[in-house]
Amino acid sequence: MNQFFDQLQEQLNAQKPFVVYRKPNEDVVAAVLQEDAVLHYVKDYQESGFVFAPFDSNSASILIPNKTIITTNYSAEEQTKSTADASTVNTSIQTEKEAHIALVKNGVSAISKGLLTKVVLSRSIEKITQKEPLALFKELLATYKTAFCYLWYHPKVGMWLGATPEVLLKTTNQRIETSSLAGTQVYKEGEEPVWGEKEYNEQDVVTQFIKNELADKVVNLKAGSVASVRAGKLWHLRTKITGVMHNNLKEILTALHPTPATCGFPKLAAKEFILAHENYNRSFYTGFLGELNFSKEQFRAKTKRNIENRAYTAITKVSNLYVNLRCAELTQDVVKVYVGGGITIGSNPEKEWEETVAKSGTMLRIILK
Ligand SMILES: C=C(O[C@H]1C=CC=C(C(=O)O)[C@@H]1O)C(=O)O
Repeated sequence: MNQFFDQLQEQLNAQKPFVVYRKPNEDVVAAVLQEDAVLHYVKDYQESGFVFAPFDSNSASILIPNKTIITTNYSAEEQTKSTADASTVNTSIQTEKEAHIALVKNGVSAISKGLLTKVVLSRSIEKITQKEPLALFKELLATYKTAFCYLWYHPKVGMWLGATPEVLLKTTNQRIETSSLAGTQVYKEGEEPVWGEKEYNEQDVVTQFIKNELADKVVNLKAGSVASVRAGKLWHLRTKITGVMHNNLKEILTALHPTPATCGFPKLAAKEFILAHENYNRSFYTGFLGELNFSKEQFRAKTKRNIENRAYTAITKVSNLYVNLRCAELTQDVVKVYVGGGITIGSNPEKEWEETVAKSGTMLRIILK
């Protein structure tokens, strides 16, 4: 494992692009390395590589082609787990709070005028840290086993770090899986979450949006039941949605991104509201990232039907894309953590502020530890 991280450190020292990541509940940590500093863009989503897409789909998505992939096995038990608590993190600076509450009130007012049903409003928090990026990434691995943990670097773009709980889209050949994740509560030891109408509504907007958007692009579209899922010290509501796509990946992604889990509903009105009122650039926060069109060899045992073939290996094309949440942008000494929450007619501005504080704990308890 040390050799693996030494290689990444060398890549970083040489200012060459790379991404290192671990999928939820897996032990394999993979890295995609680029030999030069060329900035590659995704053109039609037929490419293979690691995609890093911004919130604003009018801006280009970046690709690290998957020519060189290295892996290691990582066990969280090998690392000392973080014991720092979210409550030790003090982000409640009065001016930040007032600004966020004003933004939320503005959102609720637009909703009450009937301009929108839901809008996701966010902010950023800046902290100073001397911690090394790879050390931060290793701490994420040890702390958030069920998240998609990553560290992404391109010398012409910057460096991002995150531990996201949200799947945007998984594909295996034509089969797809997506999810609607929304509604937040703070996790309390030994207690199951009890959800209110506001959270169920906020999450249902996402489920209905996904079902409508995919209705003419996917066959056998099925939505499971709503379940509570844990993400570190938070709970969310989630519905898994599956089907078989008959359109291409680009059309599916264009239809989905950004979902009302990160933007709002209706999509265009919510996006316009965000761009006009948030007063900062989300950049890659609430964009998406992950493996695009990776080839996976699948071993198939012989069956009665193909008895003459013996065992054979089939090549499957897979994509594993996650929404870029619970993330931070790293510059020289400053870490910028991004957080937001879904605003509906039932939103209480003070509680929405507290929700962003709780969500910021995912990254801040690693950064400030
Ligand atoms: C926009 C964020 O979370 C989304 C995902 C889960 C729950 C959410 C919520 O309860 O508002 C948000 O929709 C964020 O973490 O910055």
